[in-house]
Amino acid sequence: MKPQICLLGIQKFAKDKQVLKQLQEQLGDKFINPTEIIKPKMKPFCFLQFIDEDEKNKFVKLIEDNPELKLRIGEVHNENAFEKQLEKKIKQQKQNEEEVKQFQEKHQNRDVIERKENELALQTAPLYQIKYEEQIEQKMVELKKVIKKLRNQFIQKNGKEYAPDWILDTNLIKINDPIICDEQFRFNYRNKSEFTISYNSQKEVCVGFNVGSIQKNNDSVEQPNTCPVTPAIAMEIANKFQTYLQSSKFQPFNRQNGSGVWRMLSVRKSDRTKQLLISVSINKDNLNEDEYVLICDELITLFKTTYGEFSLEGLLLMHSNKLGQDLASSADDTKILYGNSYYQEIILDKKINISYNAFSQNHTPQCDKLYQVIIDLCKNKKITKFLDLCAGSGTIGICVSDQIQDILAIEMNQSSCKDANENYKINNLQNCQIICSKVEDVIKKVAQDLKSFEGKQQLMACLDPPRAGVLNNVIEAIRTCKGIDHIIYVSCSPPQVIDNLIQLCLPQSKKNRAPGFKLVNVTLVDMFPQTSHFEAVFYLERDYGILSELM
Ligand SMILES: C[S@@+](CC[C@H](N)C(=O)[O-])C[C@H]1O[C@@H](n2cnc3c(N)ncnc32)[C@H](O)[C@@H]1O
Repeated sequence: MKPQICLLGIQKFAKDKQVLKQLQEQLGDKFINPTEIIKPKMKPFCFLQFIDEDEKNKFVKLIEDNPELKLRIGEVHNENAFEKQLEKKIKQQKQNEEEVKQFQEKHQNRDVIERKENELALQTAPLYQIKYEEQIEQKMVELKKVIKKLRNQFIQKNGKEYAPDWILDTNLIKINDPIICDEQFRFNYRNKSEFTISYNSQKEVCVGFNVGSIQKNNDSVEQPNTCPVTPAIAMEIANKFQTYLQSSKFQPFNRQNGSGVWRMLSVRKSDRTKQLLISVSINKDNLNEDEYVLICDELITLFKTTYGEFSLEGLLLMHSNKLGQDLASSADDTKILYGNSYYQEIILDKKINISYNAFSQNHTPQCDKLYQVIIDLCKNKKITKFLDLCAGSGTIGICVSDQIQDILAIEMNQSSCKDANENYKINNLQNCQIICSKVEDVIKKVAQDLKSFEGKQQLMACLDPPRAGVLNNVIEAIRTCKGIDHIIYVSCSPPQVIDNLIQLCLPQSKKNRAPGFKLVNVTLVDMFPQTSHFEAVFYLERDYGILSELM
């Protein structure tokens, strides 16, 4: 055993390393390094172990030669005291090392999880790490780029000589202040959340968001704990469903080879009516009759439950055997497992029923503001008839119906048209009607009929098409319809509707009959906080000035 001493006069609170450092400082060059130092907790002494007797004696002498340090050599009464303390110290060290290792591993894992969470969050909300005010600035820059593109493409196609003033000098187009989102609605705002069912990177069944791409042979999904734009209630339902699916005997649907069953989960909710509508998509071709019945029963048991302040308005089971990515609204057949096939939303104090497969604006408080922009654009123009084109559940027409005497809507989705008719009824509106058709198939006839009101009607055409805009014949019908002197064009993808806008604005010619329109103002409505998307509301007026110049 190596020789040891007990050194008295040490600070009670000091730890091994601090004692060693202090001794080194006090004894300077002459200090003799011990092989081990043990400072028991809260004791005024420490144990020192030396390599041999010689070293130990040198150290003892050093202490005795420096009485001013008030250190004394004590006796080690209990022979095992040092060993016991050493054992304790080694155990403690091991425990510390283990804790550090565990902490590091946990931390490393957390880093990986956090990175994954972050990637997923960025996928669904690419701007969520950017200050909201900067997001709006970025979007305004994008909107101004659209205006610039509109100008350049107009001139490129038609030459400067035919370009109206407002094209040559786009400062004449008024860019209104952006309609921003109130602070409390900037996160977790989606009223419709769609989840894909597949396997995650751990090969577990997961109800999450696509991270791979089917084209690249990667069908995988991940579920984040939090997603910046998905509400907590939707995440809760997705989690609950995932737990159920992980012990289901049926597999997720494989979008490449068509095997498996489970496809999608869609959760729609209203914070205003507190209603929930849940739709599950499957491929029932891979189930026999009994299995299908079993799934229906199990889903009812799983989802027919309480959801805090929300209540389940409807539960639907949709079937599709199509390969490739799902479209939540498309199904080959749909079965109502519980309740209704729609839920109710409140927009600008109007009741709006929305079917499971009907379009709705994804941010209700911002939808109020979008529709208010449209209402304001109709004010002071003596509009007598409003054409609600691509009307969805009739919402825009309904919201302007208090101030315009006649609303005619056109919409191709049958469920949406059914909703619209119901919505006209539940809001006691007698001045609204909807034609269930593609706009391009009926617009010419509608435009012709409207001509009979020529002179008596001030028409406002409001277009709110999908991202890609409308076909040219729709534009032509609107252009050539006398009486339509005002257009509101709502777009969720403004760069994609530049062509439509140019077609509306080209000066009259043999090809472009009737005077063109002029872009008067444009308003950005931030319908998609934390993402780069936004709605643009373009307001156009018939430009009779251009007509007279050309005639
Ligand atoms: C962006 S949504 C707008 C819906 C509605 N205006 C709203 O604010 O809720 C576009 C709508 O256009 C409909 N649609 C798409 N193509 C159409 C077409 N060619 N003719 C008529 N409706 C169409 C879709 O079914 C959808 O309801």
